[in-house]
Amino acid sequence: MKALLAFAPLFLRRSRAWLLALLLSLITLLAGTALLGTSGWFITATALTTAGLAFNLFVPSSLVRGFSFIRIVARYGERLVGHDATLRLLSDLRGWLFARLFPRLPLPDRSIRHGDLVSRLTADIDALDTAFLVAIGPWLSALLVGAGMTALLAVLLPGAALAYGLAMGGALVAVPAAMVLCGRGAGRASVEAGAEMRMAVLDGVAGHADLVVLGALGSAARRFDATTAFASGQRRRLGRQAALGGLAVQGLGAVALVGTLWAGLVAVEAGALEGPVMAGLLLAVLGSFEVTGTIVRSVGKATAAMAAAERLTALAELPAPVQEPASPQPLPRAGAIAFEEVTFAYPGLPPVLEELSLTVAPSERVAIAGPSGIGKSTLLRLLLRLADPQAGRIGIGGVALTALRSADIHAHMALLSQDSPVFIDTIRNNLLIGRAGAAEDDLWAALADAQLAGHVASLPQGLDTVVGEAGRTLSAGQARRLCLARALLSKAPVLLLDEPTHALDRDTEIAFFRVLAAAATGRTVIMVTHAAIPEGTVDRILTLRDGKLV
Ligand SMILES: Nc1ncnc2c1ncn2[C@@H]1O[C@H](COP(=O)(O)OP(=O)(O)OP(=O)(O)O)[C@@H](O)[C@H]1O
Repeated sequence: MKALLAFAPLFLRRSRAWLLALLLSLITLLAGTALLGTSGWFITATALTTAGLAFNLFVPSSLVRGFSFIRIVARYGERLVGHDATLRLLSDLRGWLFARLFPRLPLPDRSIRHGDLVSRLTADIDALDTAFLVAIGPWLSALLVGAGMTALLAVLLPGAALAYGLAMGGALVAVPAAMVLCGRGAGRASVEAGAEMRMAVLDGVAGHADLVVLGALGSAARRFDATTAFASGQRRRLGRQAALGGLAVQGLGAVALVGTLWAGLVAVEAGALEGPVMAGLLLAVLGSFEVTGTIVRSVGKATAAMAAAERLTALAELPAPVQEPASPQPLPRAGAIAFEEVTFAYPGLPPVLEELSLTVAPSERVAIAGPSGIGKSTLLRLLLRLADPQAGRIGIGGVALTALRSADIHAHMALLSQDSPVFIDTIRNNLLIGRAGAAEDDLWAALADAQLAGHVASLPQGLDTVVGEAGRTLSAGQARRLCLARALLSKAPVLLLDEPTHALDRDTEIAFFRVLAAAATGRTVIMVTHAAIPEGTVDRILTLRDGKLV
């Protein structure tokens, strides 16, 4: 509940729309209740008229038509306003989440898996954005209609008001509260089970080929079955609770009806109430209880919204990997990159880098070699300020990274990382990520530098070929070269290359190293690689060993 309240400002931003939706929903319910009440009164009075009493037909028949019309128009308006506000809230929620997520990227290592993240960004947001439309709005209007009907009964049939008020209160407050209390655990487990299912599907799809080849498809399927069985179990639990809640609400409706009938008959007997009015009140009571029909669904939705709110706030409150400076300094365009006695360890692990020092002059090309797992990529991560060292200082042109805006640091360096992705888009758009608005000639030049121009030219749609999942498939080497072209296209004065020739055959690798020197002229290059580097490609080759460069 506390987590849900954290989203109150976002809901309140659309408060006028919600109030209008609430008002229209109230008019719909009141018109529906009044329609039933008037019809009951009208039908009974007409029957009695045939028994010899005088009756004006015109007023009730126009009331019936009037209420029907009002109900239809108000319902339409409520849907229009409510859905419009919900869609706007959806966009506000996404904006809120992404604004909090981006400064926290990369997310603390292995804290959240992809499937879970997808779940939070989609299903949890959906659960929250319809909370007003499906849960809060109907509940509030039902509460207001219940209060109004109790007041009407207190005036016309005081004997029934108490029974009705208690039954309505029970249906709108006690039953939902009991359902929330009992269903909280199952609701949370069901949301988490949904996320587990998504993770199992994504893992299965991503690793399908390996699972087949390793003969592990059966165990993956069993794990998926277990996840789905758990999710269905939780949903069944919630379903049972909803059915019991529905039964309780129906029972309370019957209590209110019988109470009103009882008090009505006594009042008619005593001559305190006319028969047609009693019939009208009975039907109005029935009509007003119709609104409680949505309550059970609303409770389910509210429980899901609470669980979703908890998961989203947990995501939004993850610690940021680095703190942005309060008053950032401008980034010097030129100037040496300097690591000064830098020590860095991943949480709970021994240091990867220990008192490491390195100075790279502007336009210098440095390669860093070393065995797998020694800390080469970590060094690049620190330079991009994706994490801060525990000791020592990293700076550009004499200014510490901690005094620079992360966005400025990232604009200063282009990265080709070990797992740079090919986006599901055209080759052109994949390249333009490196430099928005780059001219066609520059795109081809970057492709040529990455040894990919020939392949792209041979494709019928050239630069406009869609690549990536569901598009044209590139070989691992071609995909790598596309990412490389993207990095080369960037105008960043510093190029960081992490295993740039990974997945290239030796001939292409040698060709790549040859063009790198030319393509990177005037830029600083720091390249991490296992490959044997041909003479003349870089100015210096250093080796990372025991946390230091030698
Ligand atoms: N996010 C992380 N959390 C904890 N430990 C990590 C993390 N990333 C890397 N490590 C560990 O830190 C060490 C250095 O990793 P790093 O990726 O920097 O090595 P590398 O030299 O680039 O290896 P490779 O050449 O295989 O890419 C490794 O032992 C690795 O297991």
